[in-house]
Amino acid sequence: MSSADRTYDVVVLGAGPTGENLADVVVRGGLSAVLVEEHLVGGECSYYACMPSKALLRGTEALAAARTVQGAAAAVTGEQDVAATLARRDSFTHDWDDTGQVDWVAGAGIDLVRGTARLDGERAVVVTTPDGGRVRLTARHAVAVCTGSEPAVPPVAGLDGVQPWTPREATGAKEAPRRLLVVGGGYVGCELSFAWHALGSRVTLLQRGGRLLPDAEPQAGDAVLASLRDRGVDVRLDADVTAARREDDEVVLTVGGEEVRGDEVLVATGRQARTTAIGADTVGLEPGRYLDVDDTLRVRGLPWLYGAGDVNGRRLLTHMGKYQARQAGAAIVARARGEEVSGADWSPHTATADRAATPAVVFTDPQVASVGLTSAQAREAGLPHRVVEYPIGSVAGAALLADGYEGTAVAVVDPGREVLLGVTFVGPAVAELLHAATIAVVGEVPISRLWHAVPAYPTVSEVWLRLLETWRG
Ligand SMILES: Cc1cc2nc3c(=O)[nH]c(=O)nc-3n(C[C@H](O)[C@H](O)[C@H](O)COP(=O)(O)OP(=O)(O)OC[C@H]3O[C@@H](n4cnc5c(N)ncnc54)[C@H](O)[C@@H]3O)c2cc1C
Ligand SMILES: NC(=O)c1ccc[n+]([C@@H]2O[C@H](COP(=O)([O-])OP(=O)(O)OC[C@H]3O[C@@H](n4cnc5c(N)ncnc54)[C@H](O)[C@@H]3O)[C@@H](O)[C@H]2O)c1
Repeated sequence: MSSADRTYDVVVLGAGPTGENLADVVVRGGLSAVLVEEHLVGGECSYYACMPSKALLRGTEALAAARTVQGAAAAVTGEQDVAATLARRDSFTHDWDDTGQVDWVAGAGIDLVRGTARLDGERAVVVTTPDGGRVRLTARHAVAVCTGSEPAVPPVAGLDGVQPWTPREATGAKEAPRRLLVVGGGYVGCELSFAWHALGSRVTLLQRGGRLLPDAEPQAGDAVLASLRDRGVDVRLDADVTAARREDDEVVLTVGGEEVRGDEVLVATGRQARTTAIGADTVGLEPGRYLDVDDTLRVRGLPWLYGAGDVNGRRLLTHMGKYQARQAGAAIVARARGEEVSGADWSPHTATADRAATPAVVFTDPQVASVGLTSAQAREAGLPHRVVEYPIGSVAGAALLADGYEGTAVAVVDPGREVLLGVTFVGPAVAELLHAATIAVVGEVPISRLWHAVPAYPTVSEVWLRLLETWRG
């Protein structure tokens, strides 16, 4: 049993991608920092989310790419090796061993305490260590909560009792279930339906509303729906799951009065803040809620407390958590030095891109790559805007990339300032087009200047030129 009291400049709860980066930034800024982690250093992303899910999908994507090029397709005579795909997934998660990341933390000059952290009043954190010991950590300057999110399971009668898969089981499974039911047609539901279908499962995807990926431009959900159905995935829209039970080895869901059967069910209906057991009540916060933070990621009303990454509910994406970590870390260092911190948009201390320019890629086939506002979001915000659309398959680079390439580019333009508010690409291999769009949105690059950003011929990026021509009319 260990028992100790220690003081650091900054105490960070949770060593996911956000916590690791925040600790790194403050240490580089000359402060001391300790990270507290109750499970694996590296968090959800490394072991149960981004990395394993993309490793599951990549082999299928590579095969599909070869099959769409006449001549090359003839060389693809076999099927995807499922065991090798799962083994490659395991190598990306390092067999769920975090030694490499622990070494990185030590090399970065950050202390690590293993255990479960709870806030214990102002600037104080108590850690229960795996051996049942207790470590009390006091922060001179800031406590940063980076404890992430966890699956939100809908209140469907009997669902808990069937022991549904969460994304953790669905990214870590050792074999494909014969029949997989997926509840939820957002990021996780769509990506993992593609993955497990390709690896041998018969997949039924149940989405509550009338569209897949409802937060994206409608072209995205329509294209992903068509592709899933083409492959033989049974996608049911407006599917209201009202009850669940197990019958022997089967899961039985009641959907609109009908029964749907499978061997496993993945629930992918969104996330909730991991703040239930962090001692939120000891500092006047409500447990279970996302932390309400300002643009410097500081919890409103508590000047010593920060919340970055999934835990604040602003953007549930690894790269945005890491971005918030950089901005919050810079704000913590500046405040510790007594320097002024600017809350203005695009300052070194604010996470303005959360609101104005969040990039995201859904790794389905077709991929969906987007940044900034969709047309619906611009409309809801009451912003003047014009939507410009172009079929990506019409550019030479896309036709060369894949026979019969199909895709769509959608740009949302502010007609007064003539700058881009948002861009969405839907199509094979569009993920790598995204950063150019992100730069254009963040930089508010005028359309008159974008004409000088000449895409190389013959690349898919030529779609930029076509979007400009369509805008000009
Ligand atoms: C299936 C799936 C696929 C995804 N794919 C992508 C993708 O391709 N790209 C992308 O950008 N995003 C993706 N995401 C989202 C991404 O995983 C999250 O946005 C990201 O992990 C958030 O990082 P975080 O550091 O804020 O939280 P987390 O990664 O959840 O890390 C939080 C850490 O805090 C620890 N912790 C929690 N409570 C305590 C406590 N009380 N004491 C000590 N430690 C604690 C946890 O053990 C964990 O290690 C995906 C999500 C899912 C579910
Ligand atoms: N490639 C990536 O970057 C990536 C991949 C996976 C996850 N993520 C992140 O993780 C977050 C969580 O992903 P997610 O897919 O769990 O959430 P999500 O919010 O993306 O999608 C949840 C979907 O479930 C549907 N739904 C909700 N309740 C339902 C019910 N009772 N029955 C049927 N459908 C229901 C919703 O309409 C919604 O479309 C994402 O928002 C994203 O930020 C990112």
